[in-house]
Amino acid sequence: MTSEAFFEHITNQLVSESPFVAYRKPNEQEVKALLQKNSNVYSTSEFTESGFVFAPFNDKEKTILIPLEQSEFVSSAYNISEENLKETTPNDSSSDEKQKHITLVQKGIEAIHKSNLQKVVLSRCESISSKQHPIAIFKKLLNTYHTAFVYCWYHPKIGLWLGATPETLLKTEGNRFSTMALAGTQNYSGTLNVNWQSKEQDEQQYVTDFIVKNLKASVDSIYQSKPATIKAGNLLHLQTKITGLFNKQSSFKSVLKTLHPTPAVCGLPKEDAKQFILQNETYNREFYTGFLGELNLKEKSTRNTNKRNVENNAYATVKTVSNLYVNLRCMQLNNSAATIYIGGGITKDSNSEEEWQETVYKSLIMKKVLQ
Ligand SMILES: C=C(O[C@@H]1C=C(C(=O)O)C=C[C@H]1O)C(=O)O
Repeated sequence: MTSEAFFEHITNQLVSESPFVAYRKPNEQEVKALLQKNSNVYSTSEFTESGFVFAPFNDKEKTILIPLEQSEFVSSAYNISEENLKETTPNDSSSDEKQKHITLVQKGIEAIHKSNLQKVVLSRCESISSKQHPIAIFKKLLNTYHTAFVYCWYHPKIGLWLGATPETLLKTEGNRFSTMALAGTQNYSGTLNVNWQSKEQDEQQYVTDFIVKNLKASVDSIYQSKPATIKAGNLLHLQTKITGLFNKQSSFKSVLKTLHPTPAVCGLPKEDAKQFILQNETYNREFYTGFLGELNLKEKSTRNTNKRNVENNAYATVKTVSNLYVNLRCMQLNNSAATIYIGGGITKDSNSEEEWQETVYKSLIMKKVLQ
């Protein structure tokens, strides 16, 4: 379908208060959408269905599903248009907000010194007034963040969320999987050739070690790359790619339970960090730092590059694929305000003022498309 028809479909869905998700995967040209044909709230706990999942941070709460079989699937090529958005500059006006976050971070550092806690990811939310149409914001996200997973998710009984996340939770194709450990943040200033302090190297290594160690029981093989610097909007992060093959005994549900929430968005030990977050952050993260994406979709495999086989469709195989991302760099829209969510990893070496600044820089990713 044409791009105009695509955006008309999702706009109509929003106007008629019907659930949908529209998204574009990192570095892809195609925008896709699942338009639910009723307004039921479907959820999944087994992760065996096909569709699009939207999971909260707290896994005691429901994971919402837009089921493929209850939806119309539409897609279109999307040509990026130049946005010429102004670089947003941080404003330090909200001193109450700042003091509150600094107090929270200091409490986190203290808990790390006094207990078993090694790392905890602490976050806050910020409300920004915005009169823009949600679909206009979605287009700005598509135009601005090509390497991110960009989405607009809506359910009349749950809410309207948009985001552009740099973090993959889990990609699977048959028994092949890939994931990543993403942590450590600094501002991009024109080069990827930067130094990382030991605080950042350590907190990123915790994430890699956690993923590799906890996936061991579910894999036949696992490989990790060297940490590399990647750019996400105005920020740089340290990233390790982790790939491998799941074994026959593994189940998607148990792998997700193992991975989510990773120490990139929660902390270590996982349960202690989660309890600290739930007890000390003074707001509900809801779907921020949860995960979202395609679940068990059927795709024709194009892996075989042997020409004769490609020409002969009898050799084409259909694989089950899932593409899940961590819900970071996101916002929730209601009426005339956007709530944006931002956080960062705290370790024994954290400095509370610098951690505040990190959330300020992270907030610019969403603020840029809200101006
Ligand atoms: C929690 C966030 O980001 C996470 C925390 C990071 C860090 O502490 O350096 C970096 C990337 C993400 O894994 C966020 O963007 O809100």
